[in-house]
Amino acid sequence: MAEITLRKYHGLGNDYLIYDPNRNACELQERQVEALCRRNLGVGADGILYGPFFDGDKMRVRIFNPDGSEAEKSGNGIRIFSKYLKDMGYVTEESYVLHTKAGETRVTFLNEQGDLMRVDMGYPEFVAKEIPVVGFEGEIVNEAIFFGDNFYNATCVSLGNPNCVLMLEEVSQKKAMQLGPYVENSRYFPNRINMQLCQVLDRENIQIEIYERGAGYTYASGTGACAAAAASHKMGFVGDRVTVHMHGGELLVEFARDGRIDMTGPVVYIGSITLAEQFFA
Ligand SMILES: N[C@@H](CCC[C@H](N)C(=O)O)C(=O)O
Repeated sequence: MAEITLRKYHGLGNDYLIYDPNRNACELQERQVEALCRRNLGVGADGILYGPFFDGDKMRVRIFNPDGSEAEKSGNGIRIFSKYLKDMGYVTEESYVLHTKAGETRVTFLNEQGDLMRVDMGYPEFVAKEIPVVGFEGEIVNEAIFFGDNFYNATCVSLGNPNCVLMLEEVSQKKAMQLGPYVENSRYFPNRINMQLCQVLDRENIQIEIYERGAGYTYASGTGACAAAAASHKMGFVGDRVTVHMHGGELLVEFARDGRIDMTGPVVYIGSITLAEQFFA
């Protein structure tokens, strides 16, 4: 079997492996995604970025969760993949467009090394059927919904991928890990959902804890940070510039006049990995 090499990066502790089909002959399958992402028996990661694929002049990446499911979008994933594209010489411009299952995203490098980026995350979508959420009509903003043990004030929002933001007086990792599986797998969400517990600190700062679809508890999430900021913005709790504090660090989320969202944050390169020949055997 030909040698398989991957690179590993993280965005605020949200770690991803990059599997480049242009450098590896073996096609990536669901079973291999799971095996690679396993923390103790594999390389360990919150997901895999599979690409770049080229359709004419379009550059595309596929985003996989550790359970092998495919996600439409990932905010940290987009920044991480952009840093990879720059490191490997695929992208030389200061600003370029990357395609994911959720459509196109413009990324702007803010420094020479390409480890700080601004990403145009598009418009948040609150309408139930677009997220999707079943059993509700119209927008779901601050609705009392029962999950696991209680009613929670929930706002559902798509950033290309589905998110459910629960507003709380105080958030904790323990609460996210306890409640996450109930929300992720609730009957209201036919495609499952990413959950954010959100505490408003003041008009410019929110604190969130995250439980991701297909991944579980993570240190940070780009789409999760934008979803929580969008929910807080929609309810008038914050202004147009919000710092989102997470276990792994901070992201800046900014709202344009028309509601469009920009996310700014860093990426760190961890290293490259050559798999043992028998790893997929
Ligand atoms: N970590 C991500 C989100 C990854 C995808 C998510 N688990 C999903 O299934 O939608 C981010 O930084 O946005």
